[in-house]
Amino acid sequence: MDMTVQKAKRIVVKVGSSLVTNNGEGLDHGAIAMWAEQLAALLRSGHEVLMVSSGAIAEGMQRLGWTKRPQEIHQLQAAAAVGQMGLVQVYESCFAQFNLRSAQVLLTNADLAHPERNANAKATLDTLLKLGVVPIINENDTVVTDEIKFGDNDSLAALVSNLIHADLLVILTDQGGLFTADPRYDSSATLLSEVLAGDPALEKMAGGAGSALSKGGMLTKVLAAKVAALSGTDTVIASGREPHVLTRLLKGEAIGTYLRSK
Ligand SMILES: Nc1ncnc2c1ncn2[C@@H]1O[C@H](COP(=O)(O)OP(=O)(O)O)[C@@H](O)[C@H]1O
Ligand SMILES: N[C@@H](CCC(=O)OP(=O)(O)O)C(=O)O
Repeated sequence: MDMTVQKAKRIVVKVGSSLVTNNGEGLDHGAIAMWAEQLAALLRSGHEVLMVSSGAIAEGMQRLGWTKRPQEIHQLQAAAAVGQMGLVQVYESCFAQFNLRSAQVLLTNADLAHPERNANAKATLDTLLKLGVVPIINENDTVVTDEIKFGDNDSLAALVSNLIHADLLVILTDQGGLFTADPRYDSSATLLSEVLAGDPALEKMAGGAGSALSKGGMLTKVLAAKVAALSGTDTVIASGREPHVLTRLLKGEAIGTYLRSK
């Protein structure tokens, strides 16, 4: 993998619904604790880390006893509001185990498009990072509709990367990276190890979401890497289930797909 991954100081780590939840059985506390342990190690070695975490709707559905994802936007918004409570509780307790301080930040694309709100969000995140606190960011689902329909914390993670000029965006998901086709349906698909973010050929390879709880699939990740590249942010798409994935990546190990910004 390119040396620039190792040199990354400011890192945004995005974890998707399919990873944060345990096959419809609620939040995966063990996985969240594993990432917390790795983040603590990265902070100790001088990195600054922000997390963008999905999972509010999935956790809310669980808490409300809903087995099927509702169609109505206001029901999804209600589920997100219920589930966000559980999501931050688990992050807070797992992070505290490793003496990490965390902060909840809820944002929308529209906030980041508004100059004054954008400046406020940037100042808050910069301050949290200077304090050694890990911001845990999610979409403010109560006030958005399109993002819920298309499921797009991948795009939010890219916009946050632009906002704080991250060196690296790591998108953790339930597959090993970007394959030449969706590996769920095409057994001949092969993993791409390094590509140029924004290469239009990638969009043709990327398919839809992997579980009933998540939205967006690989296409939103490929598009997020293209947006992240606008601020010179490189992206890695990798499996969040790979042991020590974050610490190994930052030591320069080639894991997943590296989408270089230039
Ligand atoms: N070309 C591809 N390479 C890898 N995964 C793909 C590809 N096309 C579609 N997918 C699917 O995208 C899913 C990941 O997206 P998604 O389910 O939205 O996850 P997340 O919740 O992590 O955002 C994978 O489970 C995979 O089946
Ligand atoms: N804000 C939503 C995010 C939905 C979303 O983007 O999910 P995913 O495609 O799994 O990252 C939630 O927390 O459920």
